[in-house]
Amino acid sequence: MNTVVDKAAFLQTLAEKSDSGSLRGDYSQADERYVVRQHWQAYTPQQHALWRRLYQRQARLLPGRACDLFIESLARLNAGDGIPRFEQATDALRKATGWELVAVPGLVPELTFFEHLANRRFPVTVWLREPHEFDYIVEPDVFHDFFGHVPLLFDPVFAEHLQEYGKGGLKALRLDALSCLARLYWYTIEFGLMQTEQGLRVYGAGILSSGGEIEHCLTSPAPRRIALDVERVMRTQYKIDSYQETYFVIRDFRQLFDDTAPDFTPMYERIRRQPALPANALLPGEADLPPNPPAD
Ligand SMILES: C[C@H](O)[C@H](O)[C@H]1CNc2nc(N)[nH]c(=O)c2N1
Ligand SMILES: N[C@@H](Cc1ccccc1)C(=O)O
Ligand SMILES: [Fe+2]
Repeated sequence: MNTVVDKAAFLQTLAEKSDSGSLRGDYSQADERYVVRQHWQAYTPQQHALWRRLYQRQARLLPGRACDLFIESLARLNAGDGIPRFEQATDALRKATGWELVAVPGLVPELTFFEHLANRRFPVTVWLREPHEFDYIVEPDVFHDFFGHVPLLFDPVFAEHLQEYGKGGLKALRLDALSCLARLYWYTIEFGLMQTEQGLRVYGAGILSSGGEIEHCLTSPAPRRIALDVERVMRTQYKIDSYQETYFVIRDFRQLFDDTAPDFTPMYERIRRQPALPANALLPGEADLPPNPPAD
């Protein structure tokens, strides 16, 4: 069972990256079969060892910080021993929620990205960061995409929400409202928190795949923690190169699904006429939710 590959994305990347000489990995024969067969075999023992180091560091931080569903689903993926073969995860995912993984060379155009999500295909980048990038990468790599994003695709409600997000992305492109919708993705799928009986927990992939932010987002007094309000989120700017200054909090994935179900068109019209809010804004009447007690 071969992994589905976004061949167009690979060919586009090859053209761009071979020009700039910044090709990661060897895609000398830009053939789909070659890429699929090779991209896993192209990983070196050193890269598998780096994956294990990243995995073990994160896995130790999850108890008491990641939401239960993430921890349970990650265990099912059995991805601790080295960079996983995507087709094995796809087999398990397909049975659970009908999702597949698509191997991509890196960030793909928005239209491509949304089309994949709208068809229950999650794009997973094939390149792995370098050892010196252990704590910080500027673009998603296979560890961020696979470790951070794939486990929650086993949850039926989350899985349906992400497909609806993909469809919403295609609509947002037509309405020229991409920046609003990108903020929603950022503050939920990438950096979202959840309020549980045991306290705040993380479900955002950008936090779950990060060594430092997973403690900071839960216990630091610095950031704001505000109950999810979709229009408020889509007005709020975000930072891409530092810890978030605001985290938005849901009760559960059902709320995330329900709150994003209405037609966003009127919201897009209202937001277009207002200035964006800074990342650290706190509006009158908004409750800044308390952090967790420091982890022992
Ligand atoms: C706003 C837009 O949806 C977002 O930046 C997309 C663009 N392309 C991507 N491409 C990949 N492979 N992975 C991603 O997370 C994204 N994010
Ligand atoms: N309901 C949104 C689409 C969407 C669904 C789920 C998540 C994000 C966006 C719209 O009408 O545009
Ligand atoms: Fe991501």
